[in-house]
Amino acid sequence: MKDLQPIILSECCSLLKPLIIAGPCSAESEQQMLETAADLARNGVKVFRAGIWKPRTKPGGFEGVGLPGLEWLKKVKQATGMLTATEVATRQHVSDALNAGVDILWIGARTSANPFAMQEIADALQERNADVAVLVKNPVNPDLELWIGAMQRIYNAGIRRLGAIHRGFSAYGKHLYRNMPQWHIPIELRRRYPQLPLICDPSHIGGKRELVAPLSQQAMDMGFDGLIIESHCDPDCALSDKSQQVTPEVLNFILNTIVLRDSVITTESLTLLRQQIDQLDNELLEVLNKRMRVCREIGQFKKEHRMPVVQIGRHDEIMQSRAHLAEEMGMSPDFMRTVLSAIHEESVRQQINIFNDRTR
Ligand SMILES: C=C(O[C@@H]1C=C(C(=O)O)C=C[C@H]1O)C(=O)O
Repeated sequence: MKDLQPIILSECCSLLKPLIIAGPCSAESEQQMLETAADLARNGVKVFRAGIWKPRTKPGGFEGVGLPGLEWLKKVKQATGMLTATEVATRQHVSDALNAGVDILWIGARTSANPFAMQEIADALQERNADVAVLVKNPVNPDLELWIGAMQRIYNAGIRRLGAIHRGFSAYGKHLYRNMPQWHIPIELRRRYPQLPLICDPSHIGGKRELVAPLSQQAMDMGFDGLIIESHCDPDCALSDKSQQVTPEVLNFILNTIVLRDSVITTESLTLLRQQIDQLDNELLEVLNKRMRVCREIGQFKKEHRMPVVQIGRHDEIMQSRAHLAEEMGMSPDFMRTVLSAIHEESVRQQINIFNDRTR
C-alpha cells in the first residue's frame, strides 16, 4: 500500500473535536458498565470504551469477562445511544465483537507489535467485509514502521475508518510515566499521514490519575484529534489499572479545563515569527556545514598521522561543556547531548569517508 490516505474516521470524528472515548479499562459487571456509561453520556461523551478480553503481562490476573461483556456493551448502547469500542486481539474476538455490533475495534500495543496477529485480524475483518472503525495502538516498542505496517494491514483489508492511538512506549525500570511518550514518533506519523486521525491515550502514558490532565492538554497542544481516557465509576475498586482510572466526574472536570487551540489561525505576527525560524534554521545549517568542513580537515590530518577517527576524550569534553552551556541558556542538557551525538555521528561518518578516499 502506497498510502494510508484517504483515511477518515468520519463517523466518530465528525461528532466532536476532540473526539473523546471514555470508559473503564475492563468491563467488570453490568452495573459498573451502565453506571459509568450513564455518567459519561450525561457529560457529553459520545463513545464508550471497555476491555472485554485483557491481555495481561502474567497469567493469573483479571483476564476480562469475555462474551457477557459484549452483551453489556449492547445495553450501554441501548441505554445511552453512545457508540461502543472494545479491544480485539484474535480472529475470534473480531468475529464476536462484530456479531455484537461493536462500533469501534481497537488493537492493543502487544498485538500491533506482532505482524502475524495483525494479519490474522485483518483477514478476519476482510472475510466479514466489515464496515467498522478500527483504531491501532502503537506497538510496545518505539518502532514507527511497525505501527504503520500494522495499520497498512488493516487498510489493505478494506477498512477505511482507521485511526492511530498513541499510548506511549514500554520501557524498563521506574519512570515518571508508565509508558514513555516519545512524542516525536506520533508527530512523525502525523507528518507522514496528515489525514490519519491521531488519538492520545493519556491514561496509559501516565499510568497515574494526576497525569491524565497535563498529558491530555499536551496532546491537544500537539494537534491530536482525540483522547481515549479510562474512566470508572469506582476507580479504587477497579479490577485492572486502578491507579490510572478517573471517575466520570473527574473526567468531566479535566475535559472542561482543557484549552483547545485553533491550529488553522495564522496571524500576521505568527507569519513573522515563522520567517525568523526559517532564517535561523538556514543559519543553523550554515554553521553545521562549516563545522563539518573543519571535521573533514581534522579527518585529513588524522589520516596523515595515522590517528583513529573517534576521540572519546574530546567527544566527552564537548558533550559536557555544551550540555552545561545549554543548561545555562535554559535548554535541556539532555536535548543538547542528543543533538551533539547526532552531529558526532555525521562527523565521524564524513571523516571515515576521508579515510576511504570518498569525497562525502
Ligand atoms: C572532530 C574530531 O573527530 C571526532 C568528532 C568530534 C566532533 O564532531 O565533535 C569529536 C571527536 C572525535 O570523535 C576531533 O577529533 O576533534
